[in-house]
This record gives sequence, structure tokens and C-alpha cells, in this order.
Amino acid sequence: MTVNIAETFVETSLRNAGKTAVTEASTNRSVTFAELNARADGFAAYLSNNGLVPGKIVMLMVLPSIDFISITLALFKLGTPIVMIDPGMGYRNLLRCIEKVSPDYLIGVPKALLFARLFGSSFKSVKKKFCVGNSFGLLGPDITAKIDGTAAPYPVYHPGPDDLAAIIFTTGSTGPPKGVRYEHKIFSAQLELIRQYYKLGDQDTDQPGFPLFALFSAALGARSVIPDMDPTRPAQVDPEKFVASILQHSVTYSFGSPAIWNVVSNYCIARRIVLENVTKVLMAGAPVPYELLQRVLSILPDHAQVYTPYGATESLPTVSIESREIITETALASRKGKGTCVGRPLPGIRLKIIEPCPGEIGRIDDAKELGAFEIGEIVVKGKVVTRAYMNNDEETRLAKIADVDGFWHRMGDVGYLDGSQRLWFCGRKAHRVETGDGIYYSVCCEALINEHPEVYRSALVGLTSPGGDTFPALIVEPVKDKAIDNTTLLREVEALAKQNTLTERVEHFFVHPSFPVDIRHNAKIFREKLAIWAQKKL
Ligand SMILES: Nc1ncnc2c1ncn2[C@@H]1O[C@H](COP(=O)(O)OP(=O)(O)OP(=O)(O)O)[C@@H](O)[C@H]1O
Repeated sequence: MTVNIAETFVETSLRNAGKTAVTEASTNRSVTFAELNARADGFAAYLSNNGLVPGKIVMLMVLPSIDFISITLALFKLGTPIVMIDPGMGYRNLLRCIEKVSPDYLIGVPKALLFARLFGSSFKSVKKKFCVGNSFGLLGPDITAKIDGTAAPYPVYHPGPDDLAAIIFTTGSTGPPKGVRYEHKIFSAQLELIRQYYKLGDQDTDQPGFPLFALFSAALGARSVIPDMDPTRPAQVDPEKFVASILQHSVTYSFGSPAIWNVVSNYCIARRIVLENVTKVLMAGAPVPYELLQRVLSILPDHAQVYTPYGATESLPTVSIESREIITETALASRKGKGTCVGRPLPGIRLKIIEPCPGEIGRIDDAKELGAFEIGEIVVKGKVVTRAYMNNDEETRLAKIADVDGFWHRMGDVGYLDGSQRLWFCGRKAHRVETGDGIYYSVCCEALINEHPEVYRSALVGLTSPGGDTFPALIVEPVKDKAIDNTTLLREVEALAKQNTLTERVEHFFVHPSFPVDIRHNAKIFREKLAIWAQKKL
């Protein structure tokens, strides 16, 4: 039987009825589990009485808040798939994504409804809009004002194994963002993995950096404190506010982008603040530099655990490692160009390394599995692995491999397994540089260059010679207040590259003042753009 996590939430809320479920740090407003459940029932009844037909697709454009969680739970109860879109992807991508999923309804804050009016043609599939917030009647009634918490329990929809719960978009760091189909069974598998592996439960308080995580916390019986920040811009988090709400509400865990912890750890270190109650930090979505890991550990109590789960929008979490193992066992090798160790597959997840293949792979038997320490494409299989993209058969075919009892997902990453089944991430598949005399892997090569004290980060790119051959180049972004001029820096970086077999044949080096990176994590380097830039500079 497929579990709807709204059902799990209802059971949890009955057990925890009087306990605080959600607190909004920006308003200090709180609701108990019973109140949250009643609000979800109220929204479910209101929406279905006002023309929302369950099963059709709803685009949800509401900021993280008690209303956001209540409406999400309501839509799960109704059995209405939700499109969650990150406005941080830029409006062109946003409009493209909306057109691709053709939502039937829009539930949004006044700003989102105005946006929909402005770009009406992209929203032409939308039959009805619901306004969350006061627009002085201009954009319809404020649906939150219609909910008084007295609705009767709304019967929770029982999903079938293929019933869709949500469509969530990838970051878009290697092309346009893709809408990933999340069936109800994916959410319930994720919830169980989180509960069992990270041991989070009703004794905990969460401050989620990813808004959707509050939904899991609610189902787990944990209290959520919604931070006062724009979740689409984690790197711009106000650390003073983020830390204040952690301390005020005795937060015990947080799941978010490394970008948040980069800012927050610097803030705490400068003020000698230790987040005494925080015992678990999960940083995901982008690579976590070793130096950041150390900073985060230094602002937490000694017994705290910091995890850097590896996965993607299509499959999360799949692999995990705790910081102590990184520090004591793997960091040194990473610094020497062996890739980033991201840990072992989680319970129930299968992982293989296969020989890289540019096109579609029909069946898993057609792929050649590689042995330990051989670098290849990372493929995963398991209950948290999604089956398809929304209305995008071409990308689905390229990303999935059929198996007799299911399918594998191609992560689009390269890496290898070591002798103890640990996965070492060597970069994105699209970021490999294949030359006549070998393949260069981004994460491995860049780690060597990042050792230079004046280098903030570096990027490996492939350039083309006049004869049409591909050759590697390394670009460095200096630290903010660098102490040497660019010529000296390049000379030293080149000397560093010459000391290692991985980079000794690289002959082209550049300094770039500020790398183009993704907006969400401020960490994923757009190497494709840098390659164009460097090619012009040649
Ligand atoms: N712990 C980690 N360490 C290193 N890299 C990670 C980690 N977790 C995730 N990643 C990287 O992030 C990717 C997943 O990111 P996400 O699903 O947000 O979309 P994206 O791959 O950035 O975008 P798109 O697929 O649209 O190009 C992984 O494939 C991997 O490259």
C-alpha cells in the first residue's frame, strides 16, 4: 500500500495535538499540531468547495509559512499534485517550466498572481487562481481569511503506486531546470529513510533551510521553526536572524544548503557563538568544501553530527557520510585529487558505477559495470529514486535505465567506489574534459589548485584548438583580499599544477574575478560559461 505522508502527519498530530508544530520566526506566530491539522482540513474543504478538482495540477507559489505547510498538507489530503518552483531560477526559466507542466490551478501570494497576469500566455492552462494574502479584493478573496480552524477532518486521499504528489524542479546547473515527478511513494520512502537513518523525531526542533523539509518534520512529529530568510537565496541569509531563531527556540537540527552554513558559521565564529542545542546539521544540494565542514563543526557542540548527503532532485538521499569520517579518513585524499568522498549508500539504495555512455542506455545489462577505483557514471536504484521527468520523455529516456524489476537513475555525475563501498564524487559528467591523452575530472583537478592559499575556487574547462582538438584549462577565482598580483598568482598556480600528474599537462591558466554560479546554492560553478569566456581570451 502506498502511504500518503499527509496520513502519517494526521496520525502524528493526534499523538502530539497540544505540542507546537510550526513557528514562524519572522512573526513569532505558532500553531500546535492540532491547529495545523485543522487548518489543513479547512483549506482542503475550502478549495474543493470552490472548484478545485482533486487530481488536477496545482502550482503553489507561497512563501514558507504556516499557510504554506497547511496548504501543502491540504493538497496532499485532496490528492492534488503540487508544482513547486524555485523563483530563484530566473523568470525566463520559470515561465518555461510553468508552460512545460501546464498547471490547472494557481495558489499564490498576491505577487505571484500579479506575475501570472503579467505573463498570461505562460499561465494559459490555469483555470482558477486562489489568492493567499490580502490584495484588497483585486486578485480575489484572501483564502487564508476563510479558514477558522473548525473544519471537520477531511478524508485523506489514498494514493495508488503511480499517483503523483508533486513536481519539483532541478537547479538547472547543466541546462534548463527539469520538472521531476514525485509520486506519493517517493515522499513516504524519503520520510522513512530520514526517520530511520538520521533518527529525527518528535523530541526534535527543526529549522529547515529547504521549506519542503518542514513537511517531513511535521510528519515526524518534530517542531519546525521557519527561518526569516528567502529560501531561494540561501547565500543571502541574514545570519543574525537565522542564529537568533535557532537560539530562541532551541533548535536541534537543520537541513539546508551549504550556502547558508557558509554565512552562518562565519557569523558565529566572529562572535564566538556556539549553537549548543544543534546536534545534527545536514548540508545538501551542492558540494561541501572541507574547510566549511570544519567551520560548521566549530560552532556546534562536540557531540554534534554533520552530514553531507549526496543526491539530486531526482533521488535524495542516496548516499551519506558524517563529518568525522571525512576529517579522519577521506579529506587528505580529496585534497590530493582523489575526489570528494560522499559516503556509503543508505539502506535500501543500490549504486553502481558504469562505463560512461553519451546516449540512452536501454537496459542495465547493456551497461558495463566498472570495478572498485574505476571512474565512471554513477547510477542509483531504490525507493527514493524517481521514475520520470514531467512531460519530458526525451530527458527521461536519457536519465533512466530499465532493469527487470525496476529502473536505475543516471545521476549525471562521475565517480568511483573504493574498497569499502564508499562513493567518491569526481564531478559532473558534463564537466569532464576528454582530450587525446586522457580524461580530466573537474573535482579532482580543482582540489589540487584550491590548495593555493590565494585561490578561493577554481574551474577546469575544456577549450578547442584551431585544429579542433580539445585541451584542458584551469581558471582560478582569487580570494577576496588577495596579497599577490594576477601574474604572480598564475605563475604559482601553474607551478602547483606541474607538481601533480593529474594536472601537469595543463598549459592554460586564467584568473577570473568572480565565477558565474547558480543562484540557489551560490556554489555550483557554471563551467560552460567560463569555457566560453576563456576560449575568447585565448
Ligand atoms: N554531497 C554532495 N557533494 C557533492 N556534490 C553534490 C552533493 N549533493 C549533490 N551534489 C551535486 O548536486 C547535483 C544535484 O543537484 P540538483 O538536483 O539540484 O540539480 P542540478 O544537477 O544542479 O541541476 P540540473 O540537473 O538541472 O543540471 C548532484 O548530481 C551533484 O552533482
